[in-house]
Order: sequence, then structure tokens, then C-alpha cells
Amino acid sequence: MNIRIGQGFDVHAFGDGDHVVLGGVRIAHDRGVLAHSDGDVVIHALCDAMLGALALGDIGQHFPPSDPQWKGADSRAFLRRCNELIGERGWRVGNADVTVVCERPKVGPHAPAMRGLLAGDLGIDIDAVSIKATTSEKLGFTGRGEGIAAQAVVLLVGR
Ligand SMILES: Nc1ccn([C@@H]2O[C@H](COP(=O)(O)O)[C@@H](O)[C@H]2O)c(=O)n1
Ligand SMILES: C[C@@]1(CO)OP(=O)(O)OP(=O)(O)OC[C@H]1O
Repeated sequence: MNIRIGQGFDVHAFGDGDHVVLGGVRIAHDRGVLAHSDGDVVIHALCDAMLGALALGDIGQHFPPSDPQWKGADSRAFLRRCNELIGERGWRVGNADVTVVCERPKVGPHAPAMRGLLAGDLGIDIDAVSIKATTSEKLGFTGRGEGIAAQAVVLLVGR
């Protein structure tokens, strides 16, 4: 069996707003995120992991922040396109594992919905998509509540 591994990491600063989007799920919050798109760090990290597994560059190269068509974009469109890119090359996601780092909002209650949306966009079973979360124990930029981070690992399987 042919396999490839990829990892991704993304950060967005918190700014004014009343919600964040994580894994395609809109979560009410007392802050928003500063971003060109919807600022979904879960999907951005996942896309970078998928692209990285095949050495296809990174999300900013495929969906440049200088391109007005991505302003306010729903990041699920990036995920579906990345899935097409790997599919065209004969690969599919075997499984994905994402960790979100922030003090707030609480991610755990939303993880099942995120897993369902992401699995649907990737065309894989929900059991192949993991969403975890941790605080950084009030340390660093995430600990001070200045921003939110996510890291992702994916295994790609050759068709
Ligand atoms: N934004 C977050 C952060 C954490 N969780 C959940 O809480 C557990 C404990 O977090 P620690 O950083 O204190 O280890 C963690 O394992 C997550 O289940 C969360 O849902 N959202
Ligand atoms: C997603 C893109 C889209 O233009 O912009 P941002 O929403 O700012 O997010 P980032 O994680 O910086 O990734 C770069 C871009 O591809």
C-alpha cells in the first residue's frame, strides 16, 4: 500500500467579532479572528497537511491572500479543492488528526459536528477524522488569548 504523511499548522489572531469558525462550524464567541477568509484554522492546517503530503506547496500558494475572490471565503471550499488536488493524483485521505490550541472557546462540544462536516467534504468515514483541543495553560500567545492555533497530521493512501 502506498502511503504519504503530511502535517500542517495555522494561527490567526483574535480581533473584534462575535464568532469563530472552526472545522466549518460557526461557534459564538466574544472575539472573532483576523483573516482574509473565514479564518478557520482547523481547515487551514488540514489543507496544508494534505498539500504537504504530496509536496504541493501550501494553502497561500493555492489560494493567495492577495486574491479578492477568497475574501471572506468559506474555508470548506479550500478543503474540497485540496481533496480534488490529491484525488487527481491518485490519493485519498486515510485519516486526519487535528489539535486546536486556545483557552477559549471550548472546542470539545463542537468536535462531533466538525468531524462530520470535514469527513463529508473529504468523502471519508467520520471515524477517520479526529478533532482534539488543548489550552496552553495560559502560556504564550494562545494562553494570553491573543490568537488561536491548530495543527494537523494526515495520512494519504494511494488508490
Ligand atoms: N479550547 C479548548 C481547550 C481544551 N478543551 C478540552 O479541555 C481539556 C483540558 O484541556 P487542558 O489544556 O487543560 O489539558 C482538553 O483535553 C480538551 O478536551 C476544549 O474542549 N477546548
Ligand atoms: C486562507 C487564505 C486565503 O487567502 O487567507 P487567510 O484566511 O488569511 O488564512 P491563512 O491561514 O493566512 O492562509 C492563507 C490564505 O490561503
